Amino acid sequence: MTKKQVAAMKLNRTSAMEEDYESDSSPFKLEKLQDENQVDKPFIRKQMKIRFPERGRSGRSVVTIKNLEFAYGDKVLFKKANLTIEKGEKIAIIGPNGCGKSTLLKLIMGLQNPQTGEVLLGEHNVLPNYFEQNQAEALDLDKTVLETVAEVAEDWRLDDIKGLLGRCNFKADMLDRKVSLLSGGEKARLAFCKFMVKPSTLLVLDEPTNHLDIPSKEMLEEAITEYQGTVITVSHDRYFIKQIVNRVLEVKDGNLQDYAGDYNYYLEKNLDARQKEVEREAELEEKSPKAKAKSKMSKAEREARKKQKVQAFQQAKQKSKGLKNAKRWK
Ligand SMILES: Nc1ncnc2c1ncn2[C@@H]1O[C@H](COP(=O)(O)OP(=O)(O)OP(=O)(O)O)[C@@H](O)[C@H]1O
Repeated sequence: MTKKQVAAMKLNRTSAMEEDYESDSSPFKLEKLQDENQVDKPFIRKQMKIRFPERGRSGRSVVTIKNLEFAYGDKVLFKKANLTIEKGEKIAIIGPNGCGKSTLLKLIMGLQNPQTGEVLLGEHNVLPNYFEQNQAEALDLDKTVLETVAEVAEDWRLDDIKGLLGRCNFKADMLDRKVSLLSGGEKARLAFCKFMVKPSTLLVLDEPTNHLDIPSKEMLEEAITEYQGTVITVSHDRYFIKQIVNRVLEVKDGNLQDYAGDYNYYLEKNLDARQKEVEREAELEEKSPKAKAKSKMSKAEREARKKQKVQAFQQAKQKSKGLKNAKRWK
């Protein structure tokens, strides 16, 4: 059974939010009793598909950055950076902590201004929907859960809004609860629902999967995959990035390095990133409880195995460099 199927099963068991139901087609005697109303029919909830509402199509040019320079005091983040983003691209912006990823999104949203150069949105129907990192803090504490989402949702039926909230684990008895009474995690999920209902042609996402549970993350991945508009996301969640993007931009030394492919393409082209990924995977494998329980290896043996993996990768890297050089000399 796939992860999605497991998640769907859990949802079927836990949420009673949606009104579209269909009966289980259990055969023979049970069915007969059900037909005679002697036994309650079990219900299977139909999975409601959540889509980002789109407001037409944007023009081909979505974002243009020319010779961007930006610094906070002495901290220089961008040095003559250039970039063009076109309709339908799904882009991940990656780079080490503090390199300026969130600032780049703010520049695109016009919340910061370049010191020199330009950051422009396309002229034709570019309607951004921005998910900030501190979105949850901006919620109105006096509104209820349902009001918070309903007031931004244009063209949504009330039942669909309830369905969306249900998929994000807001049960029926929470819909009239004031935002001030929600936990941090609940506020984050509510901010996410509010974001999901706003019409747009460009999604600008800053760490959207932080604080989301697995079903909500899967819903987001699915909605982004179906979205016909343009998507720009900053995320440390590699699994999420792997699922959704077709272009990777790495912020490096004040510039934007462009990888015209998905995250695996980026790893293929960037050997340093690939090596870090191998190290991370080896570390995760070592930490996983399953691996610990099953493993009869000593700590020293595990360390040696991790080293072996990294060395094998480095050898492969050397070999590939050697091959490349040999090709160049030919
Ligand atoms: N308003 C501000 N005033 C001064 N410095 C700031 C301001 N906002 C951000 N910075 C600094 O600018 C740098 C870039 O910040 P930014 O949030 O864009 O980085 P990031 O790449 O998104 O980081 P992270 O991955 O940690 O979220 C950081 O060193 C940050 O401390």
